[in-house]
Amino acid sequence: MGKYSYIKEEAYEGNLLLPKLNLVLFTWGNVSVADHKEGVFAIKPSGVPYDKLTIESMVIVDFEGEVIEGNLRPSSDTPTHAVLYQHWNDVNSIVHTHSTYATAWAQSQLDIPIFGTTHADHTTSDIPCAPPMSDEMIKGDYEYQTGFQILNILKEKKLNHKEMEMVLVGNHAPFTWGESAIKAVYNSAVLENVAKMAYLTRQINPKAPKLKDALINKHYERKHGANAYYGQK
Ligand SMILES: O=C(CO)[C@@H](O)[C@@H](O)COP(=O)(O)O
Repeated sequence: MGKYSYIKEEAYEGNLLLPKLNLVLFTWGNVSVADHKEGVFAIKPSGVPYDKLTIESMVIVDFEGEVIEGNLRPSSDTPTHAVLYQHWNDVNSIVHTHSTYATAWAQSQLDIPIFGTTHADHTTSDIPCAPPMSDEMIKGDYEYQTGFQILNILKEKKLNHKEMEMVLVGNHAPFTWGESAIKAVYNSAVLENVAKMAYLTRQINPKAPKLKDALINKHYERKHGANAYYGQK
């Protein structure tokens, strides 16, 4: 099945999880998996429905977005994935969806406020929304610029991509990442649920306060801290 079958398989399995978890409709998303030593990643072919995907149909591209192996055109978002892999050698998988609630926050051009412990179990900050792209960016290499929008908003908010594994792109939709396809897809599912809860919180109480620092730290640390005690040893 070719030199890169291990990343093709992981990318294929990751893509199939998107419709299973109700994170996409039709062809509205993509998962990629990278091998940094080889300088390549496997990504979904563009516009192919999830039930028509096969392991062999995954496209192998390099970190410049050039096709190395595969007969189909890679995802239209390939340059965004490529920019992120170029900058983050400790990220092995990237996911893009148009999941409803996360996309609604992105379209509203708002960060998702940290309202509750579900959010704090995963990250200690509001989930950032990058500003919409300028006309120049849209006319130029739009999908590459989307990658830079993600990098820039993390820098602006002083967030490290290991502590914040999800970003909304204003006017567009969410991107998440992780050390594996399972983790990156998990992050997309967490983001969608946190986005839904935040939306409903605002509906019920437009003045709902954000979570206080003590509770943010408590919940984050008990799952991820040096003395974490959530779950089993
Ligand atoms: O953002 C969009 C469309 O607006 C794309 O990410 C989405 O449709 C998925 O495209 P691909 O099938 O991966 O090319």
